[in-house]
Amino acid sequence: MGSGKTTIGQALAKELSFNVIDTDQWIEEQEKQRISELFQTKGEPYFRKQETKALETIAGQRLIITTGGGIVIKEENRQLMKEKGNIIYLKCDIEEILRRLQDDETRPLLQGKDKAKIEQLFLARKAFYEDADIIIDTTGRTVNDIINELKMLIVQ
Ligand SMILES: Nc1ncnc2c1ncn2[C@@H]1O[C@H](COP(=O)(O)OP(=O)(O)OP(=O)(O)O)[C@@H](O)[C@H]1O
Ligand SMILES: O=C(O)C1=C[C@@H](O)[C@@H](O)[C@H](O)C1
Ligand SMILES: [Mg+2]
Repeated sequence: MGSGKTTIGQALAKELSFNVIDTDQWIEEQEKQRISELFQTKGEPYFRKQETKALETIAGQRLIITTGGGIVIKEENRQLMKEKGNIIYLKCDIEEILRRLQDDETRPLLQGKDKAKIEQLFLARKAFYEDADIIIDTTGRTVNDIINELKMLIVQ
């Protein structure tokens, strides 16, 4: 969460003239609810199922998909991403993530959590993130700088 997937995906798609779809936004449109509300009304397991549905439905050519930070939790999602695309892990130090998201109330799994709890969440997912095809550290870097690196790595 907060590593910049949505931000970078939007900017990169514009640069490369790719379409971009964000799974969080796709789910919000399908469900006509904000993610934070959806967690309250239908719960996290329901949200995770919708992430699978998003991957099954939207993957295609010349498309950037930006996901939620927890999409890797489900084995099925990891498989789908591997089968259908090239996976880029945008990595970021916890301190910077906390700074970026300090006033943000849209991520239910961060609400009321301290640094140790967020670190725990990250550690439980770390191995899945690191299984990506490309890993880019975004800590202390501008969006432009990250996009320029990604542009060189993406085969068009
Ligand atoms: N390289 C960067 N430097 C500084 N701030 C950034 C950078 N990338 C993103 N941000 C800021 O961090 C916040 C979170 O970014 P963003 O929503 O793109 O993260 P995300 O990875 O999509 O998170 P989530 O997993 O919750 O969807 C935003 O306010 C965004 O403007
Ligand atoms: O890391 C996570 O589990 C999440 C990240 C967000 O993008 C949203 O998908 C949701 O808030 C859950
Ligand atoms: Mg996002």
